[in-house]
Amino acid sequence: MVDKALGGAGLRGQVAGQTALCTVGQSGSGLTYYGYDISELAAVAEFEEVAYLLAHGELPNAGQLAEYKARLKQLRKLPQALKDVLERIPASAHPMDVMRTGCSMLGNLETEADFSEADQHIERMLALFPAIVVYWYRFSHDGVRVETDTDDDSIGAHFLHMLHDKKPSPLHEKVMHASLILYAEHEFNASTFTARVCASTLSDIHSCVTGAIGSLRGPLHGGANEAAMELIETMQNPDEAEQTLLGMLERKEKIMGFGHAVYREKDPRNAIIKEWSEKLAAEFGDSRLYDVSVRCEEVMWREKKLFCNADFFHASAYHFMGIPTKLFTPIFVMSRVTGWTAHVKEQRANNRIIRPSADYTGPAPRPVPPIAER
Ligand SMILES: CC(=O)SCCNC(=O)CCNC(=O)[C@H](O)C(C)(C)COP(=O)(O)OP(=O)(O)OC[C@H]1O[C@@H](n2cnc3c(N)ncnc32)[C@H](O)[C@@H]1OP(=O)(O)O
Ligand SMILES: O=C([O-])CC(=O)C(=O)O
Repeated sequence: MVDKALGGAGLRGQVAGQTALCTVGQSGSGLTYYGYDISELAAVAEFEEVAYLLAHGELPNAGQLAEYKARLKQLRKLPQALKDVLERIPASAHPMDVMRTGCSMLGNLETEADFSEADQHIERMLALFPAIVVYWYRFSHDGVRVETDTDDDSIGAHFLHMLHDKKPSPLHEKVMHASLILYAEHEFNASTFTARVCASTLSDIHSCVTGAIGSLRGPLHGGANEAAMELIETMQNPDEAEQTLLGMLERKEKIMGFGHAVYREKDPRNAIIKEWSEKLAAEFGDSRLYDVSVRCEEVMWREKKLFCNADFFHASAYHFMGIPTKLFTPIFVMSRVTGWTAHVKEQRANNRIIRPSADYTGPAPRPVPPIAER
């Protein structure tokens, strides 16, 4: 059924399948993973607990979590052939393209020969994605072949450690847990739907994830966190932010990090990452980016009833942790790979090839004219 208020374009409001993984905006604003509220998960859980939940349908107990984390730690070493490929990608490349190539190359080296192997490939991607992007980044930007085999307890700490050559503070590790939890899963968003369409052809897991990375890259989806950063860093103070936004709205420009295809009043992830951004701003000694971001939020709501989505305050939060802007969306990949792959398994378990129809708008049937008469 097409939701008339939302309109049919972009399949908006149309049910395109079933999922047990996640609800988005069912009570107008909420988000749950396997029935657990995102706010509760982000407050009390580690990202690895959520990754396990999405992979197995239940939260791990202490023993299961310890085993899972130990397994992931052992999978952090990059194969030499993948390092060789990463070293050939220029510094000017976009890190999302590096992720896409890295995932695809991994699929050549460690191909999923049978769907029964899915879990082992999923764990490998989860363990290896931080290494893929940071190895390339440090090699192409700093000339350093970074050691990816760290003993960090979590994926977030592992990423920051490789990036900064030192273990992160407990605050930064905690923020990474929260951020990765918030980004992990979101029902039939564009990148997940890409993965499911690919899975529905009975393709391999690396193809599904490679395609999903390409969909996430765009500024209307995951790329919005980078675009938001590029916007707020031009603003010197809240008043300037207000003037800039009013001008953009007047010119009918899109403001990245605002609005959502499903939520109507708020994105429940925003309040959580906003709070962490405020804490990080205090630690960083920032008196500009956080205040500018808050003013943007006020102006957009006042003028257009548009609210910050998950991406907007992620921009300042990541910036305060010393993460280069172009690595923002790859962090989304490191997290969302859990949701994508859970959907791939769900699709495979009850599959029919996804093949919708189109309303034809082209010319009426006509004969092919001889080439000399065209
Ligand atoms: C983690 C994520 O992927 S969250 C999404 C990240 N993406 C962004 O932040 C990009 C900016 N936002 C957008 O482009 C959109 O809000 C989307 C892509 C997220 C959702 O798109 P839609 O479902 O088509 O939006 P929706 O139907 O609510 O749009 C309603 C109106 O608000 C406008 N609008 C929506 N978002 C914005 C925005 N960020 N800035 C300015 N205007 C906007 C639309 O242009 C539309 O106007 P119109 O009716 O005159 O054409
Ligand atoms: O659901 C969507 O359309 C986009 C989104 O917020 C996400 O993928 O996290």
